[in-house]
Amino acid sequence: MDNSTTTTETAAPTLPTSFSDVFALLMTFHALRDWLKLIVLGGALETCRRLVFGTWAAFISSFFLTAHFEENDTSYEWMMVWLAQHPAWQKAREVQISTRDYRNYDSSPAMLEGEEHTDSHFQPTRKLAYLPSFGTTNLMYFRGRRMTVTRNRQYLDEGSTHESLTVKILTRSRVVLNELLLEAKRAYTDDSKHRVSVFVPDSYNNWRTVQSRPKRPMSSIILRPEVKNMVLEDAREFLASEKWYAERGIPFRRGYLLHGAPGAGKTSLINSIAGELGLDIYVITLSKRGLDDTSLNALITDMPARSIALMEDIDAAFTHDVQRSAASSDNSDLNGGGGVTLSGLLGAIDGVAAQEGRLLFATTNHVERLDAALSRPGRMDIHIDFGLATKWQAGELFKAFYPPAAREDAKREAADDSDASETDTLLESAPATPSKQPTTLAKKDEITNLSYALRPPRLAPHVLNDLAAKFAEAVPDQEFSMAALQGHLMGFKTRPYEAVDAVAAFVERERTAAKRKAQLAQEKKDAAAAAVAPAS
Ligand SMILES: Nc1ncnc2c1ncn2[C@@H]1O[C@H](COP(=O)(O)OP(=O)(O)OP(=O)(O)O)[C@@H](O)[C@H]1O
Repeated sequence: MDNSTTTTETAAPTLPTSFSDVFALLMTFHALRDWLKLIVLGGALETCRRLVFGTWAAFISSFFLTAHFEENDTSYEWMMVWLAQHPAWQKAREVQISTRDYRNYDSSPAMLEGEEHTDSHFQPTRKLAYLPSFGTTNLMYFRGRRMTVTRNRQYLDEGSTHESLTVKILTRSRVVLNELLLEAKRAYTDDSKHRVSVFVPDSYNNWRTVQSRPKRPMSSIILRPEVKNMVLEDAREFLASEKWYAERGIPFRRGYLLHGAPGAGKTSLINSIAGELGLDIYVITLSKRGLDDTSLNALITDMPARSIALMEDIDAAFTHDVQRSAASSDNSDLNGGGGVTLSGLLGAIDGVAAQEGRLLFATTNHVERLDAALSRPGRMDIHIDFGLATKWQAGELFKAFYPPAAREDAKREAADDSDASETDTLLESAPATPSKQPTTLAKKDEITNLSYALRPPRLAPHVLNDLAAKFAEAVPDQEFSMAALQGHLMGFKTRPYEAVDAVAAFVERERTAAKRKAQLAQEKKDAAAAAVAPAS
């Protein structure tokens, strides 16, 4: 017997040492193998699906033209006005209803289709506006072409939002897009024919429309005709002479400095000029928090050509005490809290980046405080001094306030009232003494306030002239602002006789108030001086 023992050696399991060993090991598990097959197959299928869909989308979009419109661009405004007028929204199933006109054109309440108005004195003309709602894609047709409109709103920091529009038109031709833009611009222009748009910078210093004001007729600005016509004609001529400027190498810009008493019509004149020349107004407040030289420069560069830059109360930001310095941080305390330096402003007005073809209007109540560099020709080419109201202005303001009605208008109104004889009496023989308001009006006044407010007397021109002369006689020359006189007349919107009657009391009251104010100012000054004296 062989004592030798036979040992059966069982190999100890060895751990896989390479990736292929691991893979081979895993492959021994059937389920895992099947899973892996599934993953590979699924991945391949998904890739194929994406490829097909991507190619399909690219194929489809090759037939479309896509245009993006961003809120801070004027083209966005064109499109929104055009869309608001488009009949497609009347049928759309998801729309944004706006009771305001898209650009705040009209402050009267909106009227629904089929709604009847109960108040015969108050006839709103504005309809409800239907706009694309946010986040939806709307289908419509432009010149027979399929078109989709998507309006998006993005929420930014500080709670502000940014809107955009994406328009896709089934065409490969740029001509169609151009036609759409032309039509939208035309809609916008027609819509704003009687309006002046006012833009201000938002918190990110991007221009935004804030208001669309009705145009103010030049005739309503009471200034010596030669002054107001000179400014208007100068601005008109400037806009028409781009070539002249280019040939002489003179920068195509014009600046106007309107200075003088507060409430004398500086801002009103600028609004009227903007309306007359069809220009938009871009308001720059130099002392605005967050505005520095760089953002001011960017704002002026971003202004469209042929527009008005309006800098009101320019003295509030800069006085001749301020040193010209490029370092805004050094100056920020001196220039009214804003970060704009005088040199920054000068650079923005006429530096390389300054916009060509723009009219700059600056207003101030203290022209003597302005740095000479700011008001020199080339920056402020025309200076206009606005004084306190002259007697002539007082009389003209009165006439503008109670315009005489044309005889035919008065007759038509009289027929409507079936009371023609009363109106005729009014026109022919209005009372000679201011204290007697015509009785027909007095009666109407008693009936309802509304009819009272809407029925100013229709005075014959010679009666109106007499009253205006009496009013002007009672107002001292160059003592009160036009705004103050207007304030007085506002208290007598439909009562010209009483307005004349009460003007003497108004003058007395204003004088007493002015005296009191001067007294208080003096007392304050004395108190300040007394406080300084012991200390020094
Ligand atoms: N010359 C004027 N003709 C007609 N209305 C005037 C005139 N001046 C002032 N007003 C009236 O007074 C009000 C204030 O006018 P406006 O704001 O234009 O004055 P301003 O000179 O710009 O004043 P401020 O310097 O205080 O800004 C307006 O409602 C305007 O209708």
